[in-house]
Amino acid sequence: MTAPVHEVTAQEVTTASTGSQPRDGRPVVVLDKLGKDFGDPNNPVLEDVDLTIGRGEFVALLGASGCGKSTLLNLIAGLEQPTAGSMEIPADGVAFMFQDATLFPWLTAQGNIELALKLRGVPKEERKEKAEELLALVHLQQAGKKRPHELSGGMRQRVALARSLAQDKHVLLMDEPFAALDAITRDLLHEELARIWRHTGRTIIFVTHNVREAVRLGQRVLLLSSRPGRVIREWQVREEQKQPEQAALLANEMTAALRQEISRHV
Ligand SMILES: Nc1ncnc2c1ncn2[C@@H]1O[C@H](COP(=O)(O)OP(=O)(O)OP(=O)(O)O)[C@@H](O)[C@H]1O
Repeated sequence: MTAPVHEVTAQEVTTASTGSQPRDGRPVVVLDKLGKDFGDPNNPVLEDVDLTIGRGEFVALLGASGCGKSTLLNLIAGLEQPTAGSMEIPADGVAFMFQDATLFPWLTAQGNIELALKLRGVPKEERKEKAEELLALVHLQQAGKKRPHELSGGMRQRVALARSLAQDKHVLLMDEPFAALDAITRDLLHEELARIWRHTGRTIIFVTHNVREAVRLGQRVLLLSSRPGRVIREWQVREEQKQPEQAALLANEMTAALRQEISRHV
Protein backbone atom coordinates (compact mmCIF):
# COMPACT_ATOMS: atom_id res chain seq x y z
CA MET A 1 0.00 0.00 0.00
CA THR A 2 1.28 3.46 -0.75
CA ALA A 3 0.56 6.61 1.22
CA PRO A 4 -0.50 9.98 -0.16
CA VAL A 5 2.10 12.25 -1.67
CA HIS A 6 1.18 15.85 -2.11
CA GLU A 7 3.31 17.90 -4.42
CA VAL A 8 3.58 21.55 -3.44
CA THR A 9 3.99 24.18 -6.07
CA ALA A 10 6.20 27.16 -5.38
CA GLN A 11 3.19 29.22 -4.35
CA GLU A 12 1.30 26.58 -2.42
CA VAL A 13 2.79 26.04 0.96
CA THR A 14 1.28 24.47 4.05
CA THR A 15 2.65 23.85 7.51
CA ALA A 16 2.80 20.46 9.16
CA SER A 17 1.11 20.25 12.52
CA THR A 18 3.88 18.11 14.01
CA GLY A 19 7.58 17.56 13.80
CA SER A 20 10.70 19.66 13.41
CA GLN A 21 9.99 23.19 12.36
CA PRO A 22 12.38 25.10 10.12
CA ARG A 23 14.49 27.88 11.55
CA ASP A 24 13.11 30.22 8.93
CA GLY A 25 11.75 30.20 5.40
CA ARG A 26 8.58 28.67 4.00
CA PRO A 27 8.33 24.88 4.20
CA VAL A 28 9.41 23.11 1.00
CA VAL A 29 9.46 19.54 2.30
CA VAL A 30 6.92 18.37 4.87
CA LEU A 31 6.87 14.80 6.16
CA ASP A 32 3.97 13.85 8.38
CA LYS A 33 4.10 10.50 10.20
CA LEU A 34 5.88 9.15 7.18
CA GLY A 35 6.59 5.43 7.07
CA LYS A 36 8.17 2.99 4.67
CA ASP A 37 8.37 -0.79 4.65
CA PHE A 38 9.60 -3.05 1.90
CA GLY A 39 6.85 -5.66 2.07
CA ASP A 40 6.71 -6.42 5.80
CA PRO A 41 4.51 -3.87 7.60
CA ASN A 42 5.70 -5.26 10.96
CA ASN A 43 9.28 -4.38 10.17
CA PRO A 44 9.28 -0.90 8.65
CA VAL A 45 12.52 0.83 7.72
CA LEU A 46 11.04 4.24 8.58
CA GLU A 47 8.16 4.97 10.96
CA ASP A 48 6.45 8.18 12.04
CA VAL A 49 9.00 10.50 10.49
CA ASP A 50 7.86 14.06 11.19
CA LEU A 51 9.92 16.76 9.60
CA THR A 52 9.49 20.18 8.05
CA ILE A 53 12.31 21.69 6.02
CA GLY A 54 12.22 25.36 5.20
CA ARG A 55 13.21 27.05 1.98
CA GLY A 56 16.93 27.69 1.87
CA GLU A 57 17.77 25.49 4.84
CA PHE A 58 20.82 23.27 4.97
CA VAL A 59 19.86 20.14 6.88
CA ALA A 60 22.33 17.36 7.68
CA LEU A 61 21.03 13.88 8.42
CA LEU A 62 22.94 11.51 10.71
CA GLY A 63 22.14 7.98 11.78
CA ALA A 64 23.51 4.48 12.15
CA SER A 65 24.21 2.44 9.07
CA GLY A 66 20.98 0.96 7.72
CA CYS A 67 18.64 3.24 9.67
CA GLY A 68 17.00 4.46 6.49
CA LYS A 69 18.75 7.71 5.58
CA SER A 70 19.01 6.88 1.87
CA THR A 71 15.46 5.53 1.89
CA LEU A 72 14.28 8.86 3.27
CA LEU A 73 16.07 10.74 0.47
CA ASN A 74 14.61 8.33 -2.08
CA LEU A 75 11.11 9.06 -0.75
CA ILE A 76 11.66 12.82 -0.97
CA ALA A 77 13.04 12.33 -4.50
CA GLY A 78 9.95 10.34 -5.45
CA LEU A 79 12.08 7.28 -6.29
CA GLU A 80 10.20 5.29 -3.64
CA GLN A 81 6.61 5.63 -2.40
CA PRO A 82 5.79 5.91 1.33
CA THR A 83 3.66 3.16 2.87
CA ALA A 84 2.33 5.31 5.74
CA GLY A 85 1.77 8.97 6.53
CA SER A 86 1.93 11.74 3.99
CA MET A 87 4.43 14.13 2.53
CA GLU A 88 4.61 17.33 0.60
CA ILE A 89 7.45 17.72 -1.84
CA PRO A 90 8.22 20.23 -4.62
CA ALA A 91 6.05 19.58 -7.66
CA ASP A 92 8.97 20.12 -10.03
CA GLY A 93 11.08 17.47 -8.32
CA VAL A 94 14.50 17.61 -6.73
CA ALA A 95 18.12 17.21 -7.79
CA PHE A 96 20.12 14.29 -6.39
CA MET A 97 23.86 13.86 -5.89
CA PHE A 98 25.38 10.53 -4.80
CA GLN A 99 28.66 9.34 -3.28
CA ASP A 100 29.72 8.10 -6.70
CA ALA A 101 29.78 10.88 -9.30
CA THR A 102 28.14 8.62 -11.96
CA LEU A 103 29.35 10.81 -14.80
CA PHE A 104 29.08 9.55 -18.37
CA PRO A 105 32.66 8.44 -19.16
CA TRP A 106 32.43 9.19 -22.88
CA LEU A 107 31.46 12.83 -22.30
CA THR A 108 33.77 15.63 -21.16
CA ALA A 109 33.14 17.41 -17.86
CA GLN A 110 31.41 20.16 -19.81
CA GLY A 111 29.52 17.60 -21.91
CA ASN A 112 28.12 15.98 -18.77
CA ILE A 113 26.80 19.34 -17.60
CA GLU A 114 25.47 20.28 -21.04
CA LEU A 115 23.57 17.00 -21.13
CA ALA A 116 21.79 17.89 -17.88
CA LEU A 117 20.94 21.29 -19.38
CA LYS A 118 19.65 19.60 -22.53
CA LEU A 119 17.44 17.25 -20.51
CA ARG A 120 16.07 20.32 -18.72
CA GLY A 121 15.15 21.83 -22.11
CA VAL A 122 17.76 24.59 -22.27
CA PRO A 123 18.19 25.61 -25.95
CA LYS A 124 21.41 24.42 -27.58
CA GLU A 125 22.83 27.91 -28.11
CA GLU A 126 22.61 28.68 -24.38
CA ARG A 127 24.03 25.41 -23.06
CA LYS A 128 27.73 26.08 -23.62
CA GLU A 129 27.69 29.40 -21.77
CA LYS A 130 25.61 28.04 -18.89
CA ALA A 131 27.85 24.97 -18.56
CA GLU A 132 30.91 27.25 -18.45
CA GLU A 133 29.27 29.35 -15.73
CA LEU A 134 28.56 26.22 -13.69
CA LEU A 135 32.11 24.95 -14.17
CA ALA A 136 33.39 28.32 -12.94
CA LEU A 137 31.05 28.11 -9.93
CA VAL A 138 32.74 24.86 -8.85
CA HIS A 139 36.20 26.25 -9.77
CA LEU A 140 36.74 23.90 -12.68
CA GLN A 141 36.84 26.33 -15.58
CA GLN A 142 40.13 24.82 -16.81
CA ALA A 143 38.86 21.24 -16.81
CA GLY A 144 35.80 21.44 -19.06
CA LYS A 145 37.39 19.45 -21.87
CA LYS A 146 38.63 16.61 -19.69
CA ARG A 147 36.86 13.28 -19.48
CA PRO A 148 35.97 11.80 -16.06
CA HIS A 149 38.92 9.35 -16.03
CA GLU A 150 41.30 12.32 -16.38
CA LEU A 151 39.89 13.99 -13.25
CA SER A 152 40.64 13.34 -9.58
CA GLY A 153 37.85 12.06 -7.31
CA GLY A 154 37.35 15.56 -5.89
CA MET A 155 37.14 17.08 -9.37
CA ARG A 156 34.62 14.45 -10.44
CA GLN A 157 32.46 15.33 -7.45
CA ARG A 158 32.71 19.02 -8.40
CA VAL A 159 31.45 18.14 -11.90
CA ALA A 160 28.67 16.07 -10.33
CA LEU A 161 27.75 19.06 -8.15
CA ALA A 162 27.71 21.37 -11.17
CA ARG A 163 25.56 18.83 -13.00
CA SER A 164 23.05 18.67 -10.14
CA LEU A 165 22.91 22.47 -10.10
CA ALA A 166 22.30 22.38 -13.88
CA GLN A 167 19.01 20.61 -13.19
CA ASP A 168 17.88 23.90 -11.66
CA LYS A 169 15.77 22.33 -8.92
CA HIS A 170 15.39 24.26 -5.72
CA VAL A 171 15.92 21.24 -3.48
CA LEU A 172 19.22 19.39 -3.65
CA LEU A 173 19.53 15.98 -1.99
CA MET A 174 23.08 14.81 -1.28
CA ASP A 175 23.75 11.23 -0.21
CA GLU A 176 27.25 11.05 1.33
CA PRO A 177 28.70 12.95 -1.64
CA PHE A 178 32.18 13.35 -0.16
CA ALA A 179 32.52 10.06 1.72
CA ALA A 180 35.03 8.57 -0.71
CA LEU A 181 37.35 11.60 -0.72
CA ASP A 182 40.50 12.19 1.32
CA ALA A 183 40.25 14.58 4.28
CA ILE A 184 41.91 17.58 2.60
CA THR A 185 39.85 17.34 -0.58
CA ARG A 186 36.73 16.89 1.53
CA ASP A 187 37.59 19.99 3.51
CA LEU A 188 37.99 22.03 0.34
CA LEU A 189 34.68 20.76 -0.97
CA HIS A 190 32.97 21.70 2.29
CA GLU A 191 34.08 25.27 1.72
CA GLU A 192 32.92 25.14 -1.89
CA LEU A 193 29.55 23.68 -1.02
CA ALA A 194 28.94 26.20 1.80
CA ARG A 195 29.79 29.02 -0.61
CA ILE A 196 27.54 27.59 -3.36
CA TRP A 197 24.69 27.07 -0.90
CA ARG A 198 24.90 30.74 0.18
CA HIS A 199 25.26 31.90 -3.43
CA THR A 200 22.35 29.88 -4.85
CA GLY A 201 19.95 29.86 -1.86
CA ARG A 202 19.18 26.18 -2.48
CA THR A 203 17.57 23.95 0.13
CA ILE A 204 20.02 21.13 0.81
CA ILE A 205 19.41 17.83 2.59
CA PHE A 206 22.74 16.17 3.18
CA VAL A 207 23.21 12.59 4.44
CA THR A 208 26.50 11.81 6.14
CA HIS A 209 28.15 9.44 8.61
CA ASN A 210 30.65 12.13 9.45
CA VAL A 211 29.56 14.12 12.50
CA ARG A 212 32.13 16.89 11.93
CA GLU A 213 30.92 17.25 8.36
CA ALA A 214 27.35 17.60 9.66
CA VAL A 215 28.41 20.37 12.08
CA ARG A 216 30.58 22.07 9.46
CA LEU A 217 27.80 22.24 6.87
CA GLY A 218 24.40 21.95 8.54
CA GLN A 219 22.30 24.75 9.96
CA ARG A 220 20.31 21.96 11.51
CA VAL A 221 21.50 18.43 12.20
CA LEU A 222 18.98 15.62 12.60
CA LEU A 223 19.64 12.25 14.19
CA LEU A 224 17.61 9.28 12.96
CA SER A 225 17.01 6.36 15.29
CA SER A 226 18.04 2.87 14.38
CA ARG A 227 15.36 0.78 12.75
CA PRO A 228 12.68 1.85 12.53
CA GLY A 229 14.16 5.20 11.62
CA ARG A 230 12.54 8.39 12.86
CA VAL A 231 13.90 11.77 13.86
CA ILE A 232 14.83 11.45 17.54
CA ARG A 233 17.03 14.46 18.07
CA GLU A 234 18.01 17.66 16.36
CA TRP A 235 20.53 20.44 16.88
CA GLN A 236 20.51 23.96 15.51
CA VAL A 237 24.07 24.91 14.61
CA ARG A 238 24.76 28.58 15.17
CA GLU A 239 27.41 30.28 13.05
CA GLU A 240 29.81 30.63 15.99
CA GLN A 241 29.50 26.89 16.64
CA LYS A 242 31.21 26.29 13.30
CA GLN A 243 34.47 27.62 14.75
CA PRO A 244 36.89 24.74 15.50
CA GLU A 245 36.66 24.69 19.31
CA GLN A 246 32.89 24.94 19.56
CA ALA A 247 32.41 22.66 16.55
CA ALA A 248 34.47 19.98 18.29
CA LEU A 249 32.31 20.24 21.42
CA LEU A 250 29.11 19.96 19.44
CA ALA A 251 30.50 17.10 17.36
CA ASN A 252 31.36 15.25 20.59
CA GLU A 253 27.82 15.69 21.83
CA MET A 254 26.41 14.36 18.57
CA THR A 255 28.84 11.44 18.51
CA ALA A 256 27.74 10.47 22.03
CA ALA A 257 24.08 10.57 20.97
CA LEU A 258 24.84 8.55 17.85
CA ARG A 259 26.84 5.97 19.84
CA GLN A 260 24.04 5.67 22.37
CA GLU A 261 21.56 5.06 19.57
CA ILE A 262 23.77 2.43 17.94
CA SER A 263 24.36 0.57 21.22
CA ARG A 264 20.66 0.75 22.13
CA HIS A 265 19.90 -1.01 18.88
CA VAL A 266 22.67 -3.61 19.24
N1 LIG B 1 14.52 -1.46 -2.33
C1 LIG B 1 14.69 -2.06 -1.16
N2 LIG B 1 14.14 -3.28 -0.92
C2 LIG B 1 14.28 -3.89 0.28
N3 LIG B 1 14.95 -3.37 1.31
C3 LIG B 1 15.52 -2.16 1.13
C4 LIG B 1 15.42 -1.45 -0.11
N4 LIG B 1 16.08 -0.27 0.03
C5 LIG B 1 16.58 -0.26 1.29
N5 LIG B 1 16.23 -1.38 1.94
C6 LIG B 1 16.58 -1.70 3.33
O1 LIG B 1 16.26 -0.61 4.14
C7 LIG B 1 17.19 -0.46 5.19
C8 LIG B 1 17.71 0.95 5.21
O2 LIG B 1 18.55 1.15 4.08
P1 LIG B 1 19.15 2.58 3.73
O3 LIG B 1 20.07 2.39 2.57
O4 LIG B 1 18.06 3.56 3.59
O5 LIG B 1 19.96 2.89 5.06
P2 LIG B 1 21.08 4.00 5.32
O6 LIG B 1 20.79 4.58 6.65
O7 LIG B 1 21.17 4.94 4.17
O8 LIG B 1 22.37 3.07 5.38
P3 LIG B 1 23.93 3.44 5.18
O9 LIG B 1 24.24 4.50 6.19
O10 LIG B 1 24.63 2.16 5.48
O11 LIG B 1 24.10 3.90 3.76
C9 LIG B 1 18.27 -1.53 4.96
O12 LIG B 1 18.00 -2.63 5.80
C10 LIG B 1 18.08 -1.91 3.52
O13 LIG B 1 18.43 -3.25 3.31
